[in-house]
Amino acid sequence: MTVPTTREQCAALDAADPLGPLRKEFTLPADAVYLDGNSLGVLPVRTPEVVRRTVEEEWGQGLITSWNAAGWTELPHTLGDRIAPLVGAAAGEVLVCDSVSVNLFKILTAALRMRPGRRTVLGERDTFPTDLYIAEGVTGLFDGARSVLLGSLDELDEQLAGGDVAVVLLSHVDYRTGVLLDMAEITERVHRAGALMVWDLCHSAGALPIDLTACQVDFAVGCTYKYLNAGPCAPGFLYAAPRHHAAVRQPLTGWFGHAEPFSFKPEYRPTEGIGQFLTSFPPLLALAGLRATLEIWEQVDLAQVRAKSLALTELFMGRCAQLGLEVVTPAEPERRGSQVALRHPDGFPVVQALIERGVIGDFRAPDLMRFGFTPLYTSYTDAWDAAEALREVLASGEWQAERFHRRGAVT
Ligand SMILES: Cc1ncc(COP(=O)(O)O)c(C=O)c1O
Ligand SMILES: Nc1c(O)cccc1C(=O)C[C@H](N)C(=O)O
Repeated sequence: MTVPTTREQCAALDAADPLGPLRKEFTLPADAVYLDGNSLGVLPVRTPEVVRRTVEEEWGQGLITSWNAAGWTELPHTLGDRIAPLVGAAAGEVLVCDSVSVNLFKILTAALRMRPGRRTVLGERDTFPTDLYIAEGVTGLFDGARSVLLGSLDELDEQLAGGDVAVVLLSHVDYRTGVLLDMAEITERVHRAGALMVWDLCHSAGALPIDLTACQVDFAVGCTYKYLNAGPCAPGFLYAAPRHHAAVRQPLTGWFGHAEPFSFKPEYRPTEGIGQFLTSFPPLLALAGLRATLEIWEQVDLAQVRAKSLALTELFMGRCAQLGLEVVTPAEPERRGSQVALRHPDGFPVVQALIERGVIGDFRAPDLMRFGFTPLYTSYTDAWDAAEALREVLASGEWQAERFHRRGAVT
């Protein structure tokens, strides 16, 4: 697709966009361009009704009978099965539960147990910090274990050659720069060295096609509140390759991972399959948001999502480069996720000034302005208008106003 050079051309692309009709499925903020769906996705129009039904009918009327009658008991599995096609997995391989951090704790601990002769967890220094904090917490529980942080992936082979790496944990798309890693190639390299591979899919699930099966990935985690639009703090998901189901043992052995939770036996006996990763039951009302949004995802062709995502990011990056901004996100499509990072020493106040103009992105320290492109509801004219607003903010110098320098607890 040739990159549009006028707003009219963007409007023409919107009119012809095969994903265009899905935009009406979402409640978008009035008079704003929302480019932060890579942090918190928007509200699907159908979600309030699904939440209402869950609260008033299933809880209010059905009460405890809803565990069986409304299928509550099976939700971590049935919702996992519905996420599976989005990540290239089969039914029975994905489970919805807990947060990404907690799921990582379970998986990294299980992975270290699966490689008893090896004690190193390898990650990248610039990964989203909770992943590193969890790796540190996990290695602290094993004698002689340590987490080693790569300054760059160029150091991966050297570390693997040492023969002590039990597990490698990487983000498929970097939360700051938007760099997309080659899942197949890296997983193969890690396997050749005898280690296990865990991918964090937070910034790729729902943003691009993923094929965990073809890449022979061992384990993966992801969240549902970004591109998948399940709602603030909605539960995460985890994937475990079926070849590991028999041997794997996760440490948070709560009653819902038991083979017979309602037998109330004093000894723990894990259920078979992916269900053994359950600890307790995920917050039922938060699952309602996921139930609702997955109805939309079932209509989506991820190849169309990827094509539009690349076109939107290319358009926005090109316009921003013309403003003289440093574009940190790679130009090569195969190395780019669905977000754009721009470096600016005063990125924080610039983003606040943009937000006041109705373009909502965010800032990640030390100097990156970050804009997420979510093809189900971001249009070509949105991308065009956002770049125009950025041009005006920079040209006017309005970002220098004192009010744009005040920071809240959450950025
Ligand atoms: C890459 C990545 N991993 C993990 C998390 C944390 O997830 P959770 O809050 O569900 O533990 C986030 C963002 O919240 C993230 O961007
Ligand atoms: N999960 C978040 C939250 O509860 C509050 C604020 C931000 C978040 C995020 O998801 C941040 C996100 N992982 C990031 O890429 O920066």
